[in-house]
Amino acid sequence: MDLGFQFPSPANLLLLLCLFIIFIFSKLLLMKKKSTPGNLPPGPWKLPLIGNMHNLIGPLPPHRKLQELSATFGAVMHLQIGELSAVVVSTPSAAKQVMKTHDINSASRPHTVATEIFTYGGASISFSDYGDYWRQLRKISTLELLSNKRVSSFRSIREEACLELARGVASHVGGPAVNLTEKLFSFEYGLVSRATLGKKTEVKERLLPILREGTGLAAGFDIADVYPSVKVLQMVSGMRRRLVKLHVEADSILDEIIRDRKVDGGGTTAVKKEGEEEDDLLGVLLRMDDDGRLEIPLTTDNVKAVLVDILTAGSETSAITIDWAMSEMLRNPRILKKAQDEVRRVFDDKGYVDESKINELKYLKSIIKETLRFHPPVPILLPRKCMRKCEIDGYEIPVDTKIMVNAWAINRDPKYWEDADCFRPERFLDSLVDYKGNHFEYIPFGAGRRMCPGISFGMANVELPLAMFLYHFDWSLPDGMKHQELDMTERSGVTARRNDDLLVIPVIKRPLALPHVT
Ligand code: HEM
Repeated sequence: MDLGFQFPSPANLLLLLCLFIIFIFSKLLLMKKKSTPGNLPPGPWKLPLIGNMHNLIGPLPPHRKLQELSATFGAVMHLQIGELSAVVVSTPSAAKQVMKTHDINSASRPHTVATEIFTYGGASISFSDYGDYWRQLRKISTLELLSNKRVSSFRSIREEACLELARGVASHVGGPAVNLTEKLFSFEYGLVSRATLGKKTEVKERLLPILREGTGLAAGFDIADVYPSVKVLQMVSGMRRRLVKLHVEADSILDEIIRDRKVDGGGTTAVKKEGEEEDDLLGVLLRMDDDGRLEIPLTTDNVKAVLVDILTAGSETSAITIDWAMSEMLRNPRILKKAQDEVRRVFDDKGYVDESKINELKYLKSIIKETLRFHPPVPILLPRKCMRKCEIDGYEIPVDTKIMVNAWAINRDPKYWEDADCFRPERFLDSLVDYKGNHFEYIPFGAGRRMCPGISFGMANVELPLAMFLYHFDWSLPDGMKHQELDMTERSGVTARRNDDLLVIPVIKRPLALPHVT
């Protein structure tokens, strides 16, 4: 997933502040005092120069820290982060005002040094400004790249990749614990890159470590982002230099992939023509452009920005969801057993799991929904930018304010959720609440115009591997660890993955020699 917002570590903060305080101080002295709006949302007291940066330091990940601050200062809270004005909303009704009432007004994203570099100057779906270009990309994603029909067309790719994953896990049976987290991240990247870029593997494999390092770095803190008017900070930013280096490497691999698709000169491509079965998302994109069907023609950089977007947004989020679902089941043996009983009841007549009867797995679907409530992979969604002054809960939101929606806090609001801090999949069994952006108390995929366009693809990539894990294996924790001892701490970042990798001991309960595979 592309970056949105991240807090500084104390050491980083102190070092960077010492280095640049003179620049900033002189800059601020020269600046005319701006008039501050009269009715800003409440927030913690702001220090000169750094504003509220000191309030954000600490061991808690951002969504928890913001929830803690909101409990004191209000569900619509203003923070000053260096030069940046930010508002955090933490109730369903405030989220609805951002993502429904003022949806168009807040349908752009704030830019950072990293988004500029990694998204080819804001040309990705996630980070392009609201306007004709973004609308076109969004239409292509909804109707072509990520439509239900397209997602179904990847069924055999998914089944094959899941079987390989299960075989990988089975190869550890009787040996040391399996690092399931690591396996899940490689599996999801492999699956999404196969669907996006096609079969050739060695080139894609060179991309993975670069994208991983790039998104990891980009999720970090760069002082140039919080003092955008101090241009010299951009010049001296070490993060910028590292990101540019990674971007150049990724760019040349993507160029190679796209070049391989095109026949020399002439403009004809090796992309399949209308009517032929589509193989991958790159093919779809190139063909649409080739056919002259697009109002705004896509440059090669535009295509590369979309590819990076899908590869990053599409893989980590699904891996995190499976990782947390497995962790919660391992912590709750009753839930694990109930889920296994269901999958085995539905698939025992076949002797293997495929997508034919996946919709019969009602309890598993509830587990996934509860996982997305309890551990939303993108806990503060992606930030939005206020384009024109507006009001939320009666407070003034000035133009250019960064708006963050704390979906994690909302998903656990006890006013809307009974036993909000308990993992209880049963709550979704007969519930009409869904994640499609209409119920603002449950927004793991966001809502409004900028909500996630990859829900169907993401869910398909989560359901099948989980069903296979439950069908074929029994699971326990290594070194005699008791289920209640499993550490559930989250890592800080734009995405909230497990802090420690999940290590597990699998035991085969249904053989993996599947009849539909030769
Ligand atoms: C469990 C899986 C996933 C989760 C939890 C998730 C979550 C999210 C969230 C919270 C957002 C921000 C929404 C907002 O700002 O309101 C988002 C945006 C986005 N997601 Fe996902 N996502 C998932 C899977 C995917 C997949 C599989 C893809 C594509 C292959 C994808 C592509 C995108 C894109 C392109 C955006 C940016 C949309 C825009 O700005 O217009 N996501 N996702």
